[in-house]
Amino acid sequence: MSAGAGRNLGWEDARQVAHAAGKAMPYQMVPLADALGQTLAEPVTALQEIPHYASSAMDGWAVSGPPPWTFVHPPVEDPRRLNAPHSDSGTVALEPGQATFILTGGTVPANTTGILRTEHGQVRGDILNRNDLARADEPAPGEHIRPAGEEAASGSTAIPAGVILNPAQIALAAVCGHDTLAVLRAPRVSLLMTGDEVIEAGLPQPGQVRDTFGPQLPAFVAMLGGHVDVAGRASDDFDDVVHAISAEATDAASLARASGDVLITTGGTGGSSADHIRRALAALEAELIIDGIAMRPGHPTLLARLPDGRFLVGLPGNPLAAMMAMLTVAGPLIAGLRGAPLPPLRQVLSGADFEPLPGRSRLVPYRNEGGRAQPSTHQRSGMLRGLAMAHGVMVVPSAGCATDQPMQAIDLPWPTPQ
Ligand SMILES: Nc1nc2c(c(=O)[nH]1)N[C@H]1C(S)=C(S)[C@@H](COP(=O)(O)OP(=O)(O)OC[C@H]3O[C@@H](n4cnc5c(N)ncnc54)[C@H](O)[C@@H]3O)O[C@H]1N2
Ligand code: MOO
Repeated sequence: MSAGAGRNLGWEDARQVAHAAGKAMPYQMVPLADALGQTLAEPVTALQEIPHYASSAMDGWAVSGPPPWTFVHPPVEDPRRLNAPHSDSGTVALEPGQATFILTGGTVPANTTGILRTEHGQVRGDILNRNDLARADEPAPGEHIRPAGEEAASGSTAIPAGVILNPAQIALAAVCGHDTLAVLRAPRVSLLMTGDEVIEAGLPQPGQVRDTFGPQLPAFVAMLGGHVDVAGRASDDFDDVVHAISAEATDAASLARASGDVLITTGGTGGSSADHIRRALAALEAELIIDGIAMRPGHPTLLARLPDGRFLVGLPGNPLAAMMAMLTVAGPLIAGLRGAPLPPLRQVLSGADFEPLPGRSRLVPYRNEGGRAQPSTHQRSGMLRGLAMAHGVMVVPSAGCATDQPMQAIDLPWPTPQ
């Protein structure tokens, strides 16, 4: 283990170091339907002009010049009752004084000056005229025609690389003619939970605790942009912990762990004889990138690179401390690995005075009340009620702050409660 690297880093430095450590991974091609939420690795260009042909924006008639109009196709009283392909309407070029039926999306014939919508025309015999609802100049030149290339020229960039794809962008990529997109795959994360006192169901006895990580960390990781492949436990036995971290491929779980990008461990970051993570990292000659963070809660948080290239994020066992470590280290690391920027911070006005806390930033769950960030109650390291109802986490520097002073704050990656 490299000595002294990133020991007791400042909170902001820890975020940046974790983000910079995560170099973007190689990209892969995925079908459009699988690209949602992934980072776009290459710009999406229009493979032809968008729209790729001039079409009608209304059901009605394509007309040339002023009325009356005669038909180049057999007349139909109500074009909306037609059941013809969209390409039919564009097959015969119009002369001035001619018209043809057209549906929304139908091809516009050559020499069309505008589209007269169904509601504004009437057919008598084989003559089309405006009706009483139409304006005297209807259709104006180009009215209800969607020209080819109106939205994008062929070859132009429609979506820049680096965005996290949303439904509208997937739809646009389809319109641009793409079947697959180049995306950076979600980093593959494994979870390794320690603590012999941890039980997974029911009411714990004194000396036992209910597992707060197993039921939510996979979803939390997903909200940060990663994907949990395997979640397992190691006993509070040094050899067991070393074996699980080194992930020698002896069974399916260790094989899956070994092929991941990030291993998140919970608990065991401290110095007691039951806390094995640091000593296991030393035994495995891992490179320690962050060795403790000057924050409360969560100061024992670790980030290391294992000899096989995987990252290890060591979360403290205390539940709130672990959640703060997820936001400070796991979030930025996963963002870096998926080619996304460091998650932005917001500014809030502190709703309380904070005394100085030498050498430590305080991460304080808060609720928005009256335009201020009001510190939540119940926010000791082992408590969860404060974070459970929080709107965000305010970062109070070691110097403390006064009410109404602007503070940086972390947005929570989940929809926040009312
Ligand atoms: N002498 C010192 N003691 C401690 C220090 C210190 O600096 N000197 N730091 C404290 C702080 S701060 C933290 S945080 C913890 C770090 O503890 P570990 O990462 O070693 O975690 P554990 O000892 O395994 O557990 C701590 C606490 O969390 C509970 N825990 C563990 N896993 C779970 C789980 N899955 N669900 C719910 N709760 C869990 C565990 O039972 C302990 O109560 O060390 C302090 N001590
Ligand atoms: O900082 Mo510990 O990480 O307070 O619970």
